[in-house]
Amino acid sequence: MNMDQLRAALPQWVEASRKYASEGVVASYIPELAKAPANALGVTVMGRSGEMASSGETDFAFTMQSISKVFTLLLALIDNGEDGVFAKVGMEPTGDDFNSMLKLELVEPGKPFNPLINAGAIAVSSLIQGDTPAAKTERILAFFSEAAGGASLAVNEDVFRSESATAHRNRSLAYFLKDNEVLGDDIDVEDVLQVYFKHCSALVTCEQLARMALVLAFDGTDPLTGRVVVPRRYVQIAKTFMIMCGMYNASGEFAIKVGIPAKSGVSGGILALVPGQYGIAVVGPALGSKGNSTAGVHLLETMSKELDWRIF
Ligand SMILES: NC(=O)CC[C@H](N)C(=O)O
Repeated sequence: MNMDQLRAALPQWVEASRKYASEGVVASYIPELAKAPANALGVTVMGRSGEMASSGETDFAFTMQSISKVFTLLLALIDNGEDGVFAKVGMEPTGDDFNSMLKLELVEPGKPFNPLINAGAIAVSSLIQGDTPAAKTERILAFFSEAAGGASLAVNEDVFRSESATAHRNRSLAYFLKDNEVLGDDIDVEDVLQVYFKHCSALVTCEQLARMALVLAFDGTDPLTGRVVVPRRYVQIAKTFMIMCGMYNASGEFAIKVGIPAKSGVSGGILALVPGQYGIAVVGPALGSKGNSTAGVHLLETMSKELDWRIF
């Protein structure tokens, strides 16, 4: 199916998936996120020359939330190499909720299981180079913007403040990491949390997110510019984590039904990619019990089936 055919097919798939929004609820544990439109569903698919097919509500900006963790992982790998990153986070899925503390206490030496759960992503935030939280945040945003093809991405300060004011669970995780010495003596817990909340609050549109996904689909090289944004090996690592735990503990089901690397966020966004072909962004703010967009997952499942995207 070429882009014109995809453009023609998308609206009916979006409308068929939209009804699954009623099976989910918009996240409200970060109060500002509760303002999102519950029945919205939008998708953008971008090909190697930047050609696009979009359908549904793709014109509103939403915060990246956990999708940002893929890109902070990539930046931490660039800054510290594999050994530096894997000294602080593991390589295994947890089977627990994204904000769970359980395994931090149960398993020696108290290292987060992977960089895509909250505890792991907080540890990764501590690895980003920069003298101050503001400098680290600026570097992260510059990197996100580069991956988005030069669009200048900004933080939604209302969402940042809302999360920071209510992040009792994430604070607990971070102090636990401090006690476990995953965050070392030189690291201030509140500074790390500030960086983490800011990158979770980075605003994107579907088009920008699809462009970021496209860079991953082409192994770290932006196919529109030929520019190497991330070394191929690091994209390989990120894609492996996306398959294993990008959709939290619905990742196995997603791998079986949809079969492509993806990462979701509690704003209802999902970044997905078809290797060597497409970068994809979906947004549908109503979430299922495991924290993924109900309509968004249904739409990706339909598209993967119809277009034979499964990589396995
Ligand atoms: N699943 C998510 O998107 C979680 C990200 C959110 N900022 C949090 O820490 O709770």
